Amino acid sequence: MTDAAIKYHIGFGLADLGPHPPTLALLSGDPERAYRIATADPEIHLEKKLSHRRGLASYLLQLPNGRRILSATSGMGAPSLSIVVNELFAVGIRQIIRVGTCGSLQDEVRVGSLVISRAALCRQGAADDIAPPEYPAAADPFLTLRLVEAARELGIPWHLGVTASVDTFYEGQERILSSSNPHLLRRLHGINEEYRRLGILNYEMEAGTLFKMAGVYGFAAACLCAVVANRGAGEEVALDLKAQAEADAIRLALHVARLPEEMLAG
Ligand SMILES: O=P(O)(O)O[C@H]1O[C@H](CO)[C@@H](O)[C@H]1O
Ligand SMILES: O=c1cc[nH]c(=O)[nH]1
Repeated sequence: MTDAAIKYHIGFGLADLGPHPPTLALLSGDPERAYRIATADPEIHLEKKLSHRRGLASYLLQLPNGRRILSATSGMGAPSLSIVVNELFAVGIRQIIRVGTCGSLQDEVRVGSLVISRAALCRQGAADDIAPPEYPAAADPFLTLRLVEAARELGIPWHLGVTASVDTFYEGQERILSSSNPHLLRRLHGINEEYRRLGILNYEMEAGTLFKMAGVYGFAAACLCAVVANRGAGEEVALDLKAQAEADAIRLALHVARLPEEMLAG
């Protein structure tokens, strides 16, 4: 089911997407990244800015073969993502690749590399409104494989594994020194070490809910994140390495978006 009406939060509807509406969206937490995606490749035409409502910038792009895709913004965290994804589904989006940033939990997952999520440990309240906590938060295997193949082809350092998706950047990711909250709950003390031992690669704040929505609604979702912090070393984001890591994530996502449509489906 699609819907022609302008959707309340994303600020556009199917009628704004032209005669051959997109089915694939690249989804960033940060509206500035959504813009960078829209303008990164000179062969990809920025057809129009669809909306900037609530800072949720969305762009309609045309690939060299004429196919259209979206670059859209989820905002930070699962509640905002859940609204945007619900409305993107209503206007016909059936494949979503999250292009995000993350903090590494493993020494070998270096700042500047990319993490491609095969599944998420979903510690997110919004997801519990959509499916039971036990419901799997799994990435689409076909889209995910394309991301891995593209990273290999482009020579971008990458890791494939399980991502921890949580609701908070400070408390939930056991940030103590840089947090304004001096009272970290007992159950969160040692959570980073526990996740490290479970082999979880990284922290971010949207993939788990996105994956559960994909399973319940019936669309394909994948996630790649640029590693911008190393939580074994500290709490800070490595601002000097962030731009390059993000640029690699964008290059990778656009490479996959440009693949023939049949290569993206299962
Ligand atoms: O860079 P984005 O896509 O926003 O992703 C990460 O960055 C934000 C926190 O800094 C959270 O949204 C987290 O998931
Ligand atoms: O450490 C980090 C960096 C980016 N995004 C997160 O959620 N955590």
